[in-house]
Amino acid sequence: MAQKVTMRYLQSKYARKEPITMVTAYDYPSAVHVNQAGIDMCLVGDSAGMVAHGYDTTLPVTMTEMLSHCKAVKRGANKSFLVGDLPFGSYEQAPQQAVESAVSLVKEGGMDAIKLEGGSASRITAVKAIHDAGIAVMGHIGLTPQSIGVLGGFRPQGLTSEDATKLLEQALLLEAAGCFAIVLECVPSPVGAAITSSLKIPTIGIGAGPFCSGQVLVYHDLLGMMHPQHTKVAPKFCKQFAKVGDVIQEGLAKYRAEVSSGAFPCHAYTPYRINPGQTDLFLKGLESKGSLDAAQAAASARGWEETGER
Ligand SMILES: Nc1nc(=O)c2c([nH]1)NC[C@@H]1CN(c3ccc(C(=O)N[C@@H](CCC(=O)O)C(=O)O)cc3)CN21
Ligand SMILES: CC(C)C(=O)C(=O)O
Ligand SMILES: [Mg+2]
Repeated sequence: MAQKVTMRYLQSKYARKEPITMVTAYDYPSAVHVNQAGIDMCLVGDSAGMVAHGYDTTLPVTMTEMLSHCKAVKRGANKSFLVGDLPFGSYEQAPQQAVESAVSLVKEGGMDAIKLEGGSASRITAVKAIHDAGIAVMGHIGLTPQSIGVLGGFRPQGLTSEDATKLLEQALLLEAAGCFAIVLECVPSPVGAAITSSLKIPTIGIGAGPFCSGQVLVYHDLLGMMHPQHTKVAPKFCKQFAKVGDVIQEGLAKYRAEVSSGAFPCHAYTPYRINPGQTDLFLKGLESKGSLDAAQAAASARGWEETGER
């Protein structure tokens, strides 16, 4: 993938039944990596609240925080198709509020599309209004973490025939309202398969089995960048494709040990030299001011520069 991923590229991948790849990113370096890896879509998820800010849920995340994450990701990714999550509280009140928030993520945040959670009547209205405003919308049903208050926790969804049927109906309504794709989170694979088979737009699964049109995972989960806060909500569907957390911990331990022992910084990492002839002047200046300890320290550092002995 050498060029910017467009809506048409995503549609052609879907038409050829090639799985679409999506990963979250919240900052510049993660966006650079996701982009460089040739991931089709990059989601600036409100999971940032939990993964990057350490909250227990996604509920405290604000538009201001989302915009900051979106702008950083935009600067790092010039190829991946960028989707920004509308955070809790930014779209539920009225279609106008939803459009305003969506416009802001596109206009200020530089997103190619936005995503919002849910499939109830008011969400369908919001999707229509945002789509009418000319903004591509991704739906998100199943486990919708912003409704943890009514779901009663981060629980899988669509476990009964009735619930699964409701999810399928919501998916069809979201498609009819103009969504270009729908995230299916934490549903059994037959539910993912049935919804995917019923739609003319791609489904992007997370804990929804292999029969979706694509897959999304949280960056830190798939790279194994776990920390205590994070481990509390490490879902079962998260395969660790690397152990980056171990590498980070090892690097920090080595740094700590070398600074503590004085091994760092050695000559190679002490690059700056006083201009020729200026060291003597400096030392004399210190001595003439009576700063004998400082002069002694500087002279001994010069000795270290020349001999490596300290
Ligand atoms: N790091 C991270 N990864 C995610 O995938 C993710 C977030 N954060 N934050 C926002 C939502 C929340 N998600 C979650 C969070 C927890 C579970 C979880 O603990 N699931 C349990 C089942 C819990 C139950 O049955 O009560 C599991 O075993 O998978 C699932 C999805 C997915 N999203
Ligand atoms: C888990 C994905 C789908 C998401 O909405 C997020 O990262 O916020
Ligand atoms: Mg989200």
